[in-house]
Amino acid sequence: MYSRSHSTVTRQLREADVAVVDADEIARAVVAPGLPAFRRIVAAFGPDVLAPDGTLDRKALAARVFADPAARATINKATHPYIRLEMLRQMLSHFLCAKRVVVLDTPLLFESGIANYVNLIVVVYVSPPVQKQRLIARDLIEPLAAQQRIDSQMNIEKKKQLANVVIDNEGSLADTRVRVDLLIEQHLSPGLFPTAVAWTLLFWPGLFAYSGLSLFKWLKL
Ligand SMILES: CC(C)(COP(=O)(O)OP(=O)(O)OC[C@H]1O[C@@H](n2cnc3c(N)ncnc32)[C@H](O)[C@@H]1O)[C@@H](O)C(=O)NCCC(=O)NCCS
Ligand SMILES: Nc1ncnc2c1ncn2[C@@H]1O[C@H](COP(=O)(O)OP(=O)(O)OP(=O)(O)O)[C@@H](O)[C@H]1O
Repeated sequence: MYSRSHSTVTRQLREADVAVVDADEIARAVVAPGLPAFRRIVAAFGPDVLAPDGTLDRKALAARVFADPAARATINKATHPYIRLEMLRQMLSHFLCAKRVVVLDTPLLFESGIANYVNLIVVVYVSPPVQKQRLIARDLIEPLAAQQRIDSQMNIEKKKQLANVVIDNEGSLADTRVRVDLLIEQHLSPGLFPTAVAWTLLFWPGLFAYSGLSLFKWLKL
């Protein structure tokens, strides 16, 4: 979701040593020149979406993707399989590092169906007018472009209804920080490490899956 300050929340979680898998970060990494998602995007959108240095011209791509649902479906198809694989790989990596709680920071949690596989859904909430105003101020874009970006995702009020925990970010960043501290204390504390038996049962399949996905990534399939 745009401009709810999830980046700020993610930073705070990482500072508190909570394992975070950041979908936006991964989405940027999987479209590096030469990678399969990059090739698919160029094949679908043509060379107009390339910057002079051969990387994606994200601004040009954003202008097309957020104005047109068909173009958005195309970029989703080109990138989402690779984003999901890398998210899975990172989750397994955290798991193998004995992290019991992993936070998936993804703007498309409900739209992509990932919500069905998580234990707790946290939504960082700001009302639509505040969201739009912050987006315009941060990205220096026109109100129409800001609205198109917001409309490309599920309505925030609906997301709020579907959440188990809502972090209200209408107030100051300091207020939000306090709410995130509470979230960590109440829901994200590592707790007890799994028993040795559980760990043995879980470790080997996890290691095999992680190795397979790493090989997949390494071979750039
Ligand atoms: C269209 C692109 C090039 C625009 O890049 P830009 O640097 O301007 O934005 P950035 O990647 O930082 O995304 C900012 C926000 O846009 C929203 N957003 C991005 N892609 C999408 C999408 N396909 N559908 C809905 N919202 C999206 C998210 O809220 C995200 O947090 C880029 O967002 C992209 O490659 N999107 C497709 C991959 C994707 O779905 N990413 C979302 C996370 S999985
Ligand atoms: N509580 C707040 N008070 C004032 N400004 C805020 C607050 N929270 C976020 N902002 C501002 O809103 C903008 C969006 O925040 P941020 O970039 O962290 O959001 P984001 O959810 O990561 O956005 P996006 O998904 O669009 O990348 C930033 O300019 C940030 O400084």
